[in-house]
Amino acid sequence: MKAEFSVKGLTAWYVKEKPVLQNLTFQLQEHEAVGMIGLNGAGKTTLLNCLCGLHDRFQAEHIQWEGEDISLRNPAFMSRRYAVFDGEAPFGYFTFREYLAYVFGTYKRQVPDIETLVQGFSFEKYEDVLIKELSTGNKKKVYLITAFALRPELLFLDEPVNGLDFQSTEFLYTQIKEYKEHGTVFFSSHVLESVSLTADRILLLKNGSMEELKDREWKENGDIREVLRHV
Ligand SMILES: Nc1ncnc2c1ncn2[C@@H]1O[C@H](COP(=O)(O)OP(=O)(O)OP(=O)(O)O)[C@@H](O)[C@H]1O
Repeated sequence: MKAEFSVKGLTAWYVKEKPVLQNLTFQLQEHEAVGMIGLNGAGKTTLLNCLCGLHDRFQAEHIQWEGEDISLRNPAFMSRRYAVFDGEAPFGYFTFREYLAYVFGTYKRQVPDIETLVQGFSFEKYEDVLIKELSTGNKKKVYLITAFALRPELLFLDEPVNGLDFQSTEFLYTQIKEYKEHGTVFFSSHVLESVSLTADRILLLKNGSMEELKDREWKENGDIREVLRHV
């Protein structure tokens, strides 16, 4: 099977002499949920920024999508992916409804029925409030609901659990688990439970490189903490 999305030999830096990511290689298959974990400063956000065309200080042997080399800022690729970043609340002078309409317009898609998502994230009261006036968790929900409504083939989520209450966190887990029906979701998290409960595979970003936790180790062991003690 061809990898949906393949990154080979990616090196990224802020200061060229001190790369944050070094010769990093990983692949995402079609229709899977992949969690990425790593210590503070490991480079998770930097990697997601590279993949979203927001950080251009990197080089790679290849970045491929469906077996073809791609440019990460190519509109054709960008229209098939969407990303939610942590701690950012762009379009603050839009309400959620306005933002949703704007995003769907940009992606040239009709806004679908989002009632289940709005209810699941307990967001009914906030759809017409300016984003900049929402609480931290509700700001996060604006972009998560948009992401799960949009259902891009490739969805990047940076720390999606951060800021969510316990009910919305549970709902988020169901959305990540079910996402593979629509496409591939690649997300970073510090909450081990969020990856062990939802991901098909877990990637560990460490010393600038990516390694995969062996399936049977964390699934059969059942305790990801125990597995991480040995890596
Ligand atoms: N704008 C920047 N300028 C210079 N260095 C940066 C910048 N942003 C991040 N870094 C550095 O790059 C490294 C990786 O940071 P990054 O935010 O990607 O890590 P992370 O794994 O997402 O961390 P965390 O888990 O704390 O969110 C860190 O050493 C950080 O200090």
